[in-house]
Amino acid sequence: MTLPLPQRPCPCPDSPNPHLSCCFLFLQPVQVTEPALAPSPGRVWASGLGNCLSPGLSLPGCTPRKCGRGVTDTVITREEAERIRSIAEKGLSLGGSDGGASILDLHSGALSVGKHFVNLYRYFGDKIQNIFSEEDFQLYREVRRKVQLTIAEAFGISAASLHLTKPTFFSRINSTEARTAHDEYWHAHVDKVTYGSFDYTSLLYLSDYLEDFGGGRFVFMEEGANKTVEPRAGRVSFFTSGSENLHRVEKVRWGTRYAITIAFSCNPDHGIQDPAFP
Ligand SMILES: O=C(O)CCC(=O)C(=O)O
Ligand SMILES: [Fe+2]
Repeated sequence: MTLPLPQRPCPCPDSPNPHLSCCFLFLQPVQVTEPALAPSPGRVWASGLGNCLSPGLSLPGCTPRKCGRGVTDTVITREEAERIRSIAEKGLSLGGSDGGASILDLHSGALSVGKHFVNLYRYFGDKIQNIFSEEDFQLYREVRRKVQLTIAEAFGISAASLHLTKPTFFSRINSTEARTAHDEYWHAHVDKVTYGSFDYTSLLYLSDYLEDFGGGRFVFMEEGANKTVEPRAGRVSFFTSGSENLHRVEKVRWGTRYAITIAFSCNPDHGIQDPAFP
């Protein structure tokens, strides 16, 4: 099935900003395998629904033409995704949650260990320089830069108005049963609510659905018409972080799923520096 091109303007009835409209926006037609959305290589797909009134989005240069979503397979190469996945593997091999979901945040140093988190930089001290390299951090920066430009272009905003925000983290999910609330990644949520500073969320997938793991698809929840993104190495999914993009992740049934979350705030006060080689 092929989704149609943009249909109609659909202004948010209660929007304080007349430039924001909130219906589906398909930048390009894209093949859809039901119930999953699987963009063909080279395609950017975007849609948006509902309310997109996060106050952050009204900051200068940061107001999207439409609130919405995009998925692209052409911004990050598979080779880059494999290299960045090896950073995640190295870091997460130092710890790992007892439950199914582990995170590594290169900015804050947070690493899941058992039922808790440690600060990687404090815990491992100088030894960390034998684990990560300057190139690893360069790669993160390059990926962040490309994703930032992609979001700016897709939403018609200025790349300079986007500020990397925290948390920015790798996730590794397997089918081990949850031990603490931190392992319960599958709950439906709105990123703006969960993370506060997020205005634009991106997810770069680092492994392949059905090759490396089963379950673990990303689901945008819409009344009567959920939209599903199948992770695959190098695929970038990005979206405005408000309630227009309520979502959840299916439970991983087998294998291991890697991803990295890179999010942006329109508010410079919520900006952080790129993670840096310690
Ligand atoms: O890993 C994913 O696909 C999504 C994770 C997520 O929704 C989040 O970290 O807020
Ligand atoms: Fe999320």
